[in-house]
Amino acid sequence: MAPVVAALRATEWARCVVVATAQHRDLLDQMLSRLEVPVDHDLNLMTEGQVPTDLIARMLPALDRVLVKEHASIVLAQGDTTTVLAAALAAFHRRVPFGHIEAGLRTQNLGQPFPEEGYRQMVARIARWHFAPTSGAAEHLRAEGISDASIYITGNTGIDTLMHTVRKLGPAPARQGRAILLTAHRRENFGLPLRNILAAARELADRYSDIEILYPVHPNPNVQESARSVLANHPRIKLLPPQDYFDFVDLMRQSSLILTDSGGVQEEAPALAKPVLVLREQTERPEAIDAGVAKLVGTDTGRIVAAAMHLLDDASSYARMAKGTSPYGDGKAAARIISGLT
Ligand SMILES: CC(=O)N[C@@H]1[C@@H](OP(=O)(O)OP(=O)(O)OC[C@H]2O[C@@H](n3ccc(=O)[nH]c3=O)[C@H](O)[C@@H]2O)O[C@H](CO)[C@@H](O)[C@@H]1O
Repeated sequence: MAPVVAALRATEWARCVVVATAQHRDLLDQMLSRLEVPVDHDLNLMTEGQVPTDLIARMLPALDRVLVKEHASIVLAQGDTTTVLAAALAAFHRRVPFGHIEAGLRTQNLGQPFPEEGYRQMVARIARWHFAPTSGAAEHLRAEGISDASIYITGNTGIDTLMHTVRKLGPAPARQGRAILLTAHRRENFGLPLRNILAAARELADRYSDIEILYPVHPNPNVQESARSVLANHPRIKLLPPQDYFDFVDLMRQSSLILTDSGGVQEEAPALAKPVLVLREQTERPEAIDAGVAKLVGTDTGRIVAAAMHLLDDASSYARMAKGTSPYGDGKAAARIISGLT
């Protein structure tokens, strides 16, 4: 959302009010400070071991109070989190038009990813503006009966932020040997799928003496426990804390290969010319797969290892994936969103 906030603050007609629910307090704060996003209302709603039902029950009245206090005429939110669903519903209850950023992502499977697929389908029913990152996402919305007049193909704001960050960081850091960057935290992968993913990472580190595995471990206890039990005490596997966004972009830039079940990283890696193996059974980002810059490999240890080895051992296959194009945007998504609102 940072590029949208900056663009709104530069417009004459808008008084932009930033609300943070702080659903993930620790991940949010580093992003806000790095991306210089001032917050007007910090609801600070995260609690230890929170579950979505409890979280949304606390979000709705808190968001409603802000809508009333600020006399909101438009509400915008990005993505598919509990916060996005709560923002859309709170706005709907007050008949305030809602703009959904990153609209139209679909797997058509309510269990993959869970609960995000259900959230984004529900939000689509009550949004006034649908800012779709790609034509494929726009197509999903039309198929659900959303009027063309309310759909805007904008690219994704995450690519705006990435390009801005790369400009600020300057040249990528050099490194000795090859690095594989791993991120894995999706709820639907918890348990055996995640352990299979981590076993693949360990096998790659065992097979390649020049490879270092870099793994910023998500704070969720399910992820922490699996990471420690499968990957601890390996000389070339680095279990890292969640990284500040700028540091994470640097990790992506110095890595040869990226293994991830994250959504945003599926979009960022191709923009940085890094082949990405998607550690999911289904993805709402087929565009990168179709463009040949990402590969859907699931959570089976053998499949992950085979796909990674193919890229590590075959320079021409690697070069074919490392094209440096992202189908998710050109860095101008925020500008298109603002013009869609006027
Ligand atoms: C189902 C799904 O795919 N939904 C996605 C999900 O986002 P995600 O899966 O991409 O979530 P993460 O992977 O946690 O974050 C990714 C971002 O974090 C940065 N990063 C990562 C590790 C780190 O150590 N330091 C960092 O700075 C990284 O560069 C990237 O920009 O929710 C969003 C909001 O609703 C959705 O918009 C989005 O579709």
